[in-house]
Amino acid sequence: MGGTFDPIHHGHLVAASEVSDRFGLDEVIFVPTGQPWQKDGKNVSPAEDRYLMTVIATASNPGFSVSRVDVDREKATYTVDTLRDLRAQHPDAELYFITGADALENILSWQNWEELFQLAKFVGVSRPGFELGIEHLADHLADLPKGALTLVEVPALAISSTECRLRASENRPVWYLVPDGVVQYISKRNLYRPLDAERLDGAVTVSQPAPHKIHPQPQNLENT
Ligand SMILES: Nc1ncnc2c1ncn2[C@@H]1O[C@H](COP(=O)(O)OP(=O)(O)OP(=O)(O)O)[C@@H](O)[C@H]1O
Ligand SMILES: O=C(O)c1ccc[n+]([C@@H]2O[C@H](COP(=O)([O-])O)[C@@H](O)[C@H]2O)c1
Repeated sequence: MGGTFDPIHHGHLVAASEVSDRFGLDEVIFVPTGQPWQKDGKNVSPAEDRYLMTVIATASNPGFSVSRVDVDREKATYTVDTLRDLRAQHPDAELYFITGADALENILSWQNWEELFQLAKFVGVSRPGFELGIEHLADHLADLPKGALTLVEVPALAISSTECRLRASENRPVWYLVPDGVVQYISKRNLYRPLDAERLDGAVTVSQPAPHKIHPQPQNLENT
């Protein structure tokens, strides 16, 4: 499962766990992006931070692991490279690439998108707020290998990394949206502080915290 994971949240983890169960996967490999080219110009956290948060979030599940292939590649992250590298590392594996409904919607804009379906089977997972559909692929479906894409309904968690960053930037809780260790990592590394609010890219309005209520000072006690 590839993602920017800035930060990784329970929506990612639940989707991966559900697909693993449905397909009887031996392992889900989370692959944090190195340089997500379609997020160019957005203020994405350092790859090393996103990688470490992904390690922390997945550490308790023996069926989950994290790959550095995209983090270590010194150029823009293209899934075609991710899959070629994973294929080289796992020559006999049957590879599936898990992607959410929103990412699937854009897949025709991905580098060498046709080759992707030769390298792995794709699993499109449902995500609240997005249509899980194949209409945009309709013209191409006949050319895709058999079983190239499976659509899977997963438990609906309306969580996004954008919302987690916004909350952290406003000092609001991200507990239970992301794993506890990730909450602690965000705080320790001071990620998503208000100065970084431009990473929200204007998609959301940052509401100001309510002003502190100042209790009236006791009036001139000497005269009372
Ligand atoms: N709540 C969710 N349910 C199902 N799939 C999800 C969910 N959140 C993200 N995904 C999928 O996980 C993959 C990685 O997502 P990504 O790391 O970009 O998180 P995001 O929440 O979409 O981030 P952002 O809000 O910054 O765009 C994508 O394929 C995305 O569609
Ligand atoms: O290959 C591409 O051109 C491409 C373009 C956009 C996104 N992707 C991949 O899609 C996955 C989800 O990306 P994102 O930006 O939604 O976190 C991640 O693994 C990206 O590398 C891949």
